[in-house]
Amino acid sequence: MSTLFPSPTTLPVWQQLATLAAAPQPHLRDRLAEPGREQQMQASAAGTGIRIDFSRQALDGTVWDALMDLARQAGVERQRDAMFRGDVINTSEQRAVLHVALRGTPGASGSDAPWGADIQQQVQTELDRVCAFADRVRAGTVKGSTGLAITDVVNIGIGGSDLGPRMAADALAPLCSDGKSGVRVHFVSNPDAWALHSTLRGLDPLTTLIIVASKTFTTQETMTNAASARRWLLDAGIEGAAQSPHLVAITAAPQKSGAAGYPAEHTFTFWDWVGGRYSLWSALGLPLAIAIGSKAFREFLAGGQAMDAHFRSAPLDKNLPVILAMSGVWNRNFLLCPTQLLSTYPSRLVRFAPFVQQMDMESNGKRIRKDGQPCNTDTGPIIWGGLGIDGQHAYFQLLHQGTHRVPVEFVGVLNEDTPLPLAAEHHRVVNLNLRAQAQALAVGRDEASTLQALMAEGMSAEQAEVFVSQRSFKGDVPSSTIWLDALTPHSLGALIALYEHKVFTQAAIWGINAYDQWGVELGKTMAKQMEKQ
Ligand SMILES: O=P(O)(O)OC[C@H]1O[C@H](O)[C@H](O)[C@@H](O)[C@@H]1O
Repeated sequence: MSTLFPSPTTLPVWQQLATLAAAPQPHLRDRLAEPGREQQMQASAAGTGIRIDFSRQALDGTVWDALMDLARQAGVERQRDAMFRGDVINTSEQRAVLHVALRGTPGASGSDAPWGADIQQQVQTELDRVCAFADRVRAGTVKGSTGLAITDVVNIGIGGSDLGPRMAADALAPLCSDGKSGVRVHFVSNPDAWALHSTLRGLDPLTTLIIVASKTFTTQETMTNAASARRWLLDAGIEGAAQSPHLVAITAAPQKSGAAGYPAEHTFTFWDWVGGRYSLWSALGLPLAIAIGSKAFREFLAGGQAMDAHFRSAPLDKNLPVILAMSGVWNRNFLLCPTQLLSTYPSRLVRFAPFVQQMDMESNGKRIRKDGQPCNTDTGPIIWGGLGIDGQHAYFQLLHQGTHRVPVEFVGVLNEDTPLPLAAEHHRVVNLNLRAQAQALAVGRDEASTLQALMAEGMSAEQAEVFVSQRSFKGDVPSSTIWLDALTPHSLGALIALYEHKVFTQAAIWGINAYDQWGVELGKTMAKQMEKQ
């Protein structure tokens, strides 16, 4: 195994990169003054509506070529093909990793469905069930125990069984509904009683559908909330078999949900080869499909598929996931930046950073390699972030003048079509801010320019001398900007797949297994032991 996954630090190109990083680095201000840089350091993926501008990364052509060599020598392409083929790449759990199959083109075969016909068929069958059920709920033909149409859906789940569908519903439901009519979809993840209570207290049990989403159907937090929700039904006089119309299970362990009384016709399944944090594309996406309708849900899957096609075929240096991943490796391993900020400017992407946080940190927060040897280099960075404009008024001060160097990934949307009279002005302000922040973080403001600015404000030369260092900006903060043509089901699907493949590529470089999460086990085991005591 060690020859298949060589430690990256043993590759000569790693040493070359270390030497390049140790040499004096030009300021980003000077790099951006190079003619043609901004045009050259852009890449897009056909059919996804996504373009990345990485001209504000603190690297030059020599570093870039070495990073591409590193990707080649670490076997990124070989490992990618193994994933799409369905090889057992999650070695510690002996599982394939095939969330990509969940968004395969319907009816595809051969190289368009390298995971094989059996999996393609299973996926298709379950997807059709999910879509049909979602549309029935939306049409009001799914009824509660007394024959009243379902008006509210409560998804109970946590981690991968919550973050993805909740994030995507926030991003897309406003686009796919008028905000006044239609079924409302709610999410509860935290077992603190107030989380469930504050959702249920506004709802009518007779018209509420409870979805319990759990891959394992054993997660204590989810089971606590599920039991409490069922008690709420019971207290409203809905008991025994009468609860069935109000209950849905989404799980990879249908025997467990069946034993707990969830009806088979309301049970939607997925498979052990779908990791929880990669499961939004599976039946786990049912609450999203209810929120946006099956047509939009299928467009969302197609967006993910378009990014898969790009990841499988684009040359490494034009490959968007590889570009994000390798600039991240440069920042993490060679410029030694421990964190990565994800700053989304469209407000509908309010939950995108927490979603990516789980995807990235649970996947690449590892210190042991696939071959059982310790990683002798840093692995996944700390991912943090949220909405960009709100961040500007909160923590961006630290980015501009603090002692940390924090690389940023900005996400912006080029075209918004919001039915509000002054929408164009809103949109202009949002994107103006994104562009200004990326530029200000990169170029900063040196003392000479600051002195001039202070005197232009009316300060005397003596006063300006006193304040000049506090009012200067070091700059040289690297960033990339991911531009979406528009925020649609299709482009969101592509954006999520972009991040999935970024995480995959970095894991491939570091030689770690991105698809297990043994680190979360110890706390759970201790909670069980303490419960017994
Ligand atoms: O879907 P479930 O089996 O309930 O798991 C929910 C979550 O809990 C676990 O602790 C894992 O850390 C997550 O990866 C998972 O998504």
